[in-house]
Amino acid sequence: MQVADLGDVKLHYRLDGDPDGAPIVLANSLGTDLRVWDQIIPLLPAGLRILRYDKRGHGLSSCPPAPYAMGALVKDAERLLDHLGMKDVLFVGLSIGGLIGQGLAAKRLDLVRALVLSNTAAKIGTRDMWQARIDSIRANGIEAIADQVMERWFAKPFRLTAAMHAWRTMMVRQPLEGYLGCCAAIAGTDMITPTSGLRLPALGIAGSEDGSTPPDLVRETISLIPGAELKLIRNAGHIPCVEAPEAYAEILSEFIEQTGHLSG
Ligand SMILES: O=C(O)CC1=CCC(=O)O1
Repeated sequence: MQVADLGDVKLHYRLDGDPDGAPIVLANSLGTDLRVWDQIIPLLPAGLRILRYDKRGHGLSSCPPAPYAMGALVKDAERLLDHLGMKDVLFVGLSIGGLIGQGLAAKRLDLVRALVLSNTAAKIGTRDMWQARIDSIRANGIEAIADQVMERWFAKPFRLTAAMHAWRTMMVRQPLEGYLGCCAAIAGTDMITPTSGLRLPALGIAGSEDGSTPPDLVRETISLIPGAELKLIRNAGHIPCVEAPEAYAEILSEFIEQTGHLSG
């Protein structure tokens, strides 16, 4: 078990791959822990040092009381990279992980060499929408919204599989304060201005059936960064690394190749 003690928060993380390899960071979404990346890790090229971590309030990381600010989530990522001596990383951010990636690149370009914005945007939803979700969970619990969330996370065929149950269970078992804390962070975040200023190799990934960050929304954000391209994964929802791991890993591998990340 690998845990970084960052003072006010302890973050659970995992390192895979080559300890001397080119650094890549995988930052996951709201209501998930680092297991969402399990299926793509073996499909990525050799020669990578792969870091994934549970953001605060999720998985096995510590869980301060809600609400959280996006600045705290960005600072956690920054401190974790500094703690592990990682810089010039290729940062892959899924959904809220993508907001963290945009914030980190805007704040510490020395840490981020290239950015993959997967199923995310510069602004996700509205403040009212997130407040309604927080109020509903406080009133009725997280289980009451789980089926709706699964409709946004996964396309219909995947929702009929037994595996979907495990991902649903992962979501409802996240610490409540952590889930609500991150909802509040997303509610208060608008990265349009900082992301418009980013100049680095960037790639967008969207799922055709994504009900949380539909392809047009991802495209709008990607178009803020000159030269960035969007790849669409058909028949996949908000978490394509789970639903379409082969397609997802292929897109990431192509981007790794294109950016020359493995050759330093
Ligand atoms: O729960 C959802 O609707 C999906 C989601 C939005 C932000 C995030 O990280 O996941």
